[in-house]
Amino acid sequence: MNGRNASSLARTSKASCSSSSSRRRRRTTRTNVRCKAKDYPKPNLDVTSNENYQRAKQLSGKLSKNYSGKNKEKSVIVIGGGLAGLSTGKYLTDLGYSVKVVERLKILGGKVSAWQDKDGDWIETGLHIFFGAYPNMMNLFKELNIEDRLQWKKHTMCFAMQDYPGEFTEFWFPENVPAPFNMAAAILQNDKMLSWEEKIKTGVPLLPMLIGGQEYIDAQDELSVSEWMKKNGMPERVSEELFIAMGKALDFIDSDKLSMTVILTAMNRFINETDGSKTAFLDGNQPDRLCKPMKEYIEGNNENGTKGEVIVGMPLREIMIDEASNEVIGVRVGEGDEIMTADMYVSAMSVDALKLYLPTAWKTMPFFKQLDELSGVPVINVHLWFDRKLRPYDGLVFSRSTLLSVYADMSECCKEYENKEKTMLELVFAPCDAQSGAEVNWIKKSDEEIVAATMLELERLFPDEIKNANLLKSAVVKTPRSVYRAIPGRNKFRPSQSTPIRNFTLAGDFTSQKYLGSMEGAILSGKLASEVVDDRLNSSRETFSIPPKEVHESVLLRST
Ligand SMILES: Cc1cc2nc3c(=O)[nH]c(=O)nc-3n(C[C@H](O)[C@H](O)[C@H](O)COP(=O)(O)OP(=O)(O)OC[C@H]3O[C@@H](n4cnc5c(N)ncnc54)[C@H](O)[C@@H]3O)c2cc1C
Repeated sequence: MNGRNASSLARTSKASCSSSSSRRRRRTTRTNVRCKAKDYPKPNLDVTSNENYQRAKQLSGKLSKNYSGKNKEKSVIVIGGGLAGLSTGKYLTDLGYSVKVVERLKILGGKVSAWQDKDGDWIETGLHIFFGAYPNMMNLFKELNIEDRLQWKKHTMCFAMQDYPGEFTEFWFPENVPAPFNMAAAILQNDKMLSWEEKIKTGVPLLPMLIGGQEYIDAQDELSVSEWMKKNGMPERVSEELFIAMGKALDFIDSDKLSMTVILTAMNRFINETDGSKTAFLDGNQPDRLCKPMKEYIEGNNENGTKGEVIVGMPLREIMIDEASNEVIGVRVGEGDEIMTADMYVSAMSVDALKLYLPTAWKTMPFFKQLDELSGVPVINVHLWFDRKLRPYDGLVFSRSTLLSVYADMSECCKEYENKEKTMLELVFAPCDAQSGAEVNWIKKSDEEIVAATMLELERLFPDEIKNANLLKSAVVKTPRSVYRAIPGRNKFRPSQSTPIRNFTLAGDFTSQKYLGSMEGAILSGKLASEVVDDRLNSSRETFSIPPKEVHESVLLRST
C-alpha cells in the first residue's frame, strides 16, 4: 500500500475514498454491497381488481373443502424462503402435504442469505454461529443428513480485554464435566474479568432463574438489563464486562435498552445444558450448505416421496381475502397478476414485511394489531480481507468494543473460506441506531465510514498486527430491520403461530417460541407452524379455534 498501512487507511478513509491516488485505489478495491437486498419492496396497495378477485374466488372454490382425509391432496403456500419458511416447508413435507414456498429474492435464506462478489468471495448477511443449545436445528441437520457440515469449536468463550489492547481472556468449559458444573468451573477459573466478590454478587441474583426456570425468565421481560441489575444489586462492572457483550451479540442492542429476558434465556440454556454454549460454524455459505438441502428435501429428496416446490424471485404482492369470512382466497405474486391458491397459507416473512401485506380488514383485529409493537433492529455485517494473517483464532470472539459485537476470522473458522496466508474477518457492527444505544446512526452512514470506524476499533484488538497489514478489500451489508427489537415488554406482543384466520398461519423467528430471534427460533417456529397447519387441515371447520395458551405450550414441548 505504498508505505501506508491498514490503520492509517482507516483514519483517512474518507479522504482516501475521494483521493486520486491510483496506487491506493488499486490496493483497496471496495466491494459495495448495499442494503438494497434487504429493503422491502413497496407493497402494491392498489385494491385488487374485481376481475382478480373473481379469479381467486373461482380458483379457491375448486379446492377441496373437505378438511380431513389424505394430506397429499392438500396444498399449502408458504410465503418467505428464510429459515422459518424452509423449515415450515420441510416439516409439512414430512407430513405429506404438497408445499409451495415462494421467496421474493433470487436467493434463499433471508437473514442467512449470501452471494458472491466479482472475485467469487462470499458476502454474508450476517456472521452466524450455531450453539449446542439449538436442539431443533441439530435435529434438522440430522434429518437432512448434513451433520458433518457443522464445524464444532473448542468449548470456550473468548472475550477481548477492554483495558488491555491486544489481550484476550477465555472461559474454558472443562470436558466431561456436566452442566451446571462445567460453567461454574469456567467462571471460577477465569480471574481476568471479574473479582471473587463480583462473581458472588453475580451468582446470587441468578439463583431465582435456576429455581424458577422459564416462568421466572419470562416475568423479567418488562425490565431492561440495567433496571434488573439495579434491582438485584448486581455490580455495574458485570454489565460492562459481560452483559453489554452478550446483549450486542444476542440482539444487537446495548444492555440499558435490552430486555433482561434475552440475557436470562441464553444464560439459562448455557447453565443447564452441558454443551449449550458450545459453538459451531457452518463449513461454507448458508444458501448452499443449509438452504439448498432444505429446498431439495421439499422438492422430492425425502423418504415419503412428497414433491413440493421452492420458487425464488417470486414476491408476494397481495393477500386476497373473502370479505365475508375474512379467509384467504388466494395470493397475488410475481411481477404480473399471477394468482396462487391453496388449502392453507403460511406467512414466513419477517414481522416488518408481514405488516406491509396485511389485508386492511385484518389490521384492526387485536391479534394482528399487536404486531405494531414489534419491529426489526438494524445491524451491519462487515467483511475485511487483509493481505496477511492477523493473529489467527479459530472461533468466535466477543470484541467488547463500543462499535463491534462479535467477530471471527473466517479464513480460520470456515472450511470454504479457509486461507492459510490471509485473514478475512467478519464482524458484526452493533448497535446501529439511537434506539439500540448507538451515539451515531450508523445504519445511515456510508460503507466507507463504517469500514473506517471498524478499522479504528481493530487497532485495539490487533495493535501489533494491524500496523503492518494492508486492507485488500471490504464489503458492508446493512440490514435495517433484522430480528425483532427485544426491548423490555415485547414478549407479550409476539404472536402465536395460529391466527384467528382459519387458513392463515404464521412462522418466523419473531413469533412466540422460546429461542428469541435466532436461527433456532426460526426453525422451531416453522415446525410449530407445520403442526398448526396439520391440526387445522385435519379438524373440521366447526371445531376450529385458536388453541389456548396451554395447548400452545404443549405443542412447543412436543417440538423440542
Ligand atoms: C447480522 C446477523 C447476525 C446473526 N447472527 C446469528 C447467529 O449467530 N445465530 C443465530 O442463531 N441467529 C443469528 N441471526 C438471526 C437469524 O439470522 C434470524 O433469526 C433468522 O435467520 C430469521 O429467519 P426467518 O426465516 O424467521 O426470517 P428471514 O430470514 O427474515 O426470512 C424472511 C423471508 O421472507 C422473505 N420475504 C419478505 N417479503 C416477501 C414477499 N413480499 N414475498 C416473498 N417473500 C418475502 C424475505 O426475503 C426472507 O427471505 C443473525 C442475524 C443477522 C442479521
